[in-house]
Amino acid sequence: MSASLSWDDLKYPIQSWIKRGIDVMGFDAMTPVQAATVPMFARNKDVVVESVTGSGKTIAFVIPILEKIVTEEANNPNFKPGHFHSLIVTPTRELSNQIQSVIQEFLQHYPEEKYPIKSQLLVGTNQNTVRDDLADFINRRPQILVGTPGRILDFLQLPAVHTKSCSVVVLDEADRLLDDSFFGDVERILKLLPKQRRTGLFSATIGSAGDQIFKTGLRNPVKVTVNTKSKAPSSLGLFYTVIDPENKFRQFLSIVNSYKFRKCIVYFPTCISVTYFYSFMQYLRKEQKLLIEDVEFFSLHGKLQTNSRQKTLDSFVEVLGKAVLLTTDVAARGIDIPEVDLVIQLDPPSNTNMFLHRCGRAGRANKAGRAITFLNKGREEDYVPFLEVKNVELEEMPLKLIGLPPKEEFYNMFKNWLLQDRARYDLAVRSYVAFIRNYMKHSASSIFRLRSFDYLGLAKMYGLFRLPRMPEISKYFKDNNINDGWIVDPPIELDQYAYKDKNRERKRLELLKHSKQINDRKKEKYEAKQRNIAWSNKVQDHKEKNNKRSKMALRREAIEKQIAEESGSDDDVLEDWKEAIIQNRKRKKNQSSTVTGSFEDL
Ligand SMILES: Nc1ncnc2c1ncn2[C@@H]1O[C@H](COP(=O)(O)OP(=O)(O)OP(=O)(O)O)[C@@H](O)[C@H]1O
Repeated sequence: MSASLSWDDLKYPIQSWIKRGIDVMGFDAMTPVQAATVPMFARNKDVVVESVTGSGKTIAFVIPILEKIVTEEANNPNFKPGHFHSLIVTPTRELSNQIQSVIQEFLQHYPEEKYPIKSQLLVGTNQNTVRDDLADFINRRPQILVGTPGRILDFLQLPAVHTKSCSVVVLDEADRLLDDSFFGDVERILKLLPKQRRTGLFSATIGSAGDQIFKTGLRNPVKVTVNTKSKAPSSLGLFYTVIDPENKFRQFLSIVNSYKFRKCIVYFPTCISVTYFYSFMQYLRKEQKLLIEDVEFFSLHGKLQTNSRQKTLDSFVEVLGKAVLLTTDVAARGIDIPEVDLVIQLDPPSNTNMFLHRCGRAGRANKAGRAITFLNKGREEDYVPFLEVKNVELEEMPLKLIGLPPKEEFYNMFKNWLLQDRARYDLAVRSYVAFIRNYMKHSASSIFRLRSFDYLGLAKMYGLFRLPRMPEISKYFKDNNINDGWIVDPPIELDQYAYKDKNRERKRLELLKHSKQINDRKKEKYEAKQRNIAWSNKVQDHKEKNNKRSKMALRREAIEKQIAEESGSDDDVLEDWKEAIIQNRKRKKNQSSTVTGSFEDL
């Protein structure tokens, strides 16, 4: 029998103003993770909390923090200047902002006659420095700090900031904060805090942090795991569709034009591809009138400035009609936009955790949502059983390409748009190259491998006229005995292909002229040299060349052998999965439920 989820039955008496906040937010009942976590974290337990995306983990740590500030009397005028009580660390500025807003919502109900509780945001922006943050801190005397690792570390190292009174630290999206890219800063932050403190680690995928968890200074922690049948919330439908890369972008546009949704987030692999496709979509929308008019489009990625990122996110949240956000993994974790009911992944992300976080932007708090992942025909289809082993089940969704002009007509539009400005083509090439580089980083490397990749199909998706000269593609051609597959479309005269920007074009023409002169001079020199070389030298050269060639052939043979051996190990991994899939099916059949609480109960 599942425990009561009524707030009145919470095994910790929360203060009336906090309860008022909960009522105003319209949260009639607790979610299982709140029921399990609040009493423990509000009392004196360290917690490691894992429950699916959108299950309400944020207020599971915000309520205990507010409770503790009152019970530990940090809400009085004697609370020492330069000190703070609680610290919340998150991996992105957007998430820090969001948590700050949740805290503010609660604080609106804090009794006016009492000494105020305040919180301060600490994220790096180009508009305020850490010194500005300090001035704010000294002035306002907040008890709670929320921010990202880099800025928090800079702030805590200031001599005027005292960490001695910090009695709670929360790492939200803890597995991300404990991975290599953040851990250095996070470890240094934790070292600056008193050992006698409460620590809470929260994430939908905390298990993947492994032993790193124990480097956070936890003391007798309690693990709270809210088991659901799947690793994803039950209100979220997980789908995939198998498609040629060439058709991906058109399929995405077709969904935008003809499927029912309220707000959609679509994930691209890199910042540059967001910029590229977003600007092409602007053209399709404004000049070609190809996209239906009542949808608004937004683009967000990590290379934009903080303020612009936050503004975009706010506008996406506020827009009343249909909206689509083109983004990267910067908006994959923690972002909570209740109206998002559709997530599209043009490609799977580089690891399974990110897959769950991306999908989890829809289907939150028991609201219905769908997440559709595009998989390339062929090897990538193995991603479905691969996920099944990890308790993530995807259903096939056959999609139709509707509401768009025929393929040829569409590509002519694409080509025309590109030909208007060479800068667009530069972006296309950079996006393509970035995609390939990113593809190599997949953790499931035996599924996502370049050896069987459809380079040409991808080039068509990006509108390229010819493939960039990358070593990966050269190797692919060599392995597959392709002599000259570099041209995608009937060739264009690249020398004539101009930039719209006059200065840039002038520079390009100067460079072109210069390199032509150099080439002519080199050619002349070479021809003169050839004429002067003695016949005997030529024979000697020939012998040396032959020697070199046979050495190269030996080297190549060794490398090929090595690659063949490596490919053998990929197949081993594949075998393992097959075995794992069979085991998993057997296990499921025999499974007796060990569910301690279920979000479905909500
Ligand atoms: N008790 C509740 N009843 C109904 N809705 C709730 C409740 N608690 C939180 N919510 C809502 O659920 C949504 C998801 O909450 P939250 O962002 O905390 O999820 P999360 O578990 O942190 O997700 P993620 O792992 O993606 O970060 C929010 O819109 C929040 O307002």
